[in-house]
Amino acid sequence: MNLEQLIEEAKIARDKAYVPYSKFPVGAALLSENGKVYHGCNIENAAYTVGNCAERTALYKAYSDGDTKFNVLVVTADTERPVPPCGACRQVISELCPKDMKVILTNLKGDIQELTVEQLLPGAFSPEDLHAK
Ligand SMILES: O=c1ccn([C@H]2C[C@H](O)[C@@H](CO)O2)c(=O)[nH]1
Ligand SMILES: [Zn+2]
Repeated sequence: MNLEQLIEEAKIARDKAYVPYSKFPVGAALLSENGKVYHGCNIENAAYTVGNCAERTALYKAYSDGDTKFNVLVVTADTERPVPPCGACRQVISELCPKDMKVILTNLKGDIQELTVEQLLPGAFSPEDLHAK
């Protein structure tokens, strides 16, 4: 699975978004170490605050299937710049993914920004800060 393919997977995931309120569909594709690709889309709710972002949907799907080792995460939306994940997703990504894992932000125009998890949320609050592992 190359990057071009993974970006296509994120676009396919985006087509599944449930976004009656924002009308802003986002797609994610998470490649696990074993080669499996998990799709994520944003899923909103009439009780607005319980909506879930595409990135966290993909991560939670993988994790709940017992797949917890990831190689790369791609996110896409119809934005001017490569879509920037929200703060909540940055926090979750930083805990569930390796610090040096690549996060590829894209948009439908084909702009690409490649970051590491560490760059996405430098100095993230972490399990070590709780004295737990
Ligand atoms: O990286 C992002 C940014 C936003 N959203 C969602 C949350 C909400 O459903 C909609 C508008 O913020 O887009 C994502 O899924 N991922
Ligand atoms: Zn988010």
